[in-house]
Amino acid sequence: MSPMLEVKDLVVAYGKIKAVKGISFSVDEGEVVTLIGTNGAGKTTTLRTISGLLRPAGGSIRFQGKRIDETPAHDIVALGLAHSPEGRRIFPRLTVEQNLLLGAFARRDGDIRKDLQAAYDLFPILGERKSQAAGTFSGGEQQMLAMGRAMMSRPKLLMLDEPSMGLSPLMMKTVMSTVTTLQEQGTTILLVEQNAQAALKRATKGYVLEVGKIVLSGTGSELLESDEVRKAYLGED
Ligand SMILES: Nc1ncnc2c1ncn2[C@@H]1O[C@H](COP(=O)(O)OP(=O)(O)OP(=O)(O)O)[C@@H](O)[C@H]1O
Repeated sequence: MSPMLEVKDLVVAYGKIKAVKGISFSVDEGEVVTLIGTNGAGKTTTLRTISGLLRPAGGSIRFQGKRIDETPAHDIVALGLAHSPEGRRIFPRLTVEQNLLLGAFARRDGDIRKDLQAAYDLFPILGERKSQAAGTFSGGEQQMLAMGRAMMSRPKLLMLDEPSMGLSPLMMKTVMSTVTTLQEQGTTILLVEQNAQAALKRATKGYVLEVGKIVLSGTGSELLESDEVRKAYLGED
């Protein structure tokens, strides 16, 4: 069976600067795959390119066997690939519920109420405050909203860009345990994280990016045990 997502020799440039320099990786159905790496390694650029917000300068991206590197972003969502971006990017003046409904824009079926309820079950605070302006939410609450909104498109593959960024340890635990819940519910996940420990603990597979290149890969536990990862990403001496 071919992977759900297959990225081959991907190159992405901002003008003359190559941010991603020929990376290849894959995500199989049911996996949680993580991309870890230091600031500026190219993780966000990679996710933005997969979701069609940036065009690659080289290489290919296949989703369920179909090339998507020239597909418009809204069609990519409709294929079942959702992106919860870095820094949340919710719509601050809209209510929580309006933000969630926007996540379902590409849906053709009429079953959206059920998914709203599923988002409220996953994150009760969203249901309790569904009429509140989203911009008044705390960072962690906005992160939950961004994840809930991405789930509203009923994605087969959910890409999460640094879901734990700026969160308190308790909030981070909640958000990261949701990653496991979503996987258990059948969503395949591509997770970008600065918090390598939390990400690798949950990952079936991980890739380490350094200045636009993959320098190491393995199962989550292999990478957690690797000396290189422990020194460079887990802050151990
Ligand atoms: N719009 C842009 N124009 C020019 N250069 C950019 C742009 N966006 C990102 N870059 C550069 O591309 C490189 C990769 O950035 P990217 O945001 O993908 O890294 P990252 O691994 O996600 O980092 P972080 O963990 O800090 O978010 C960096 O050197 C960054 O400065």
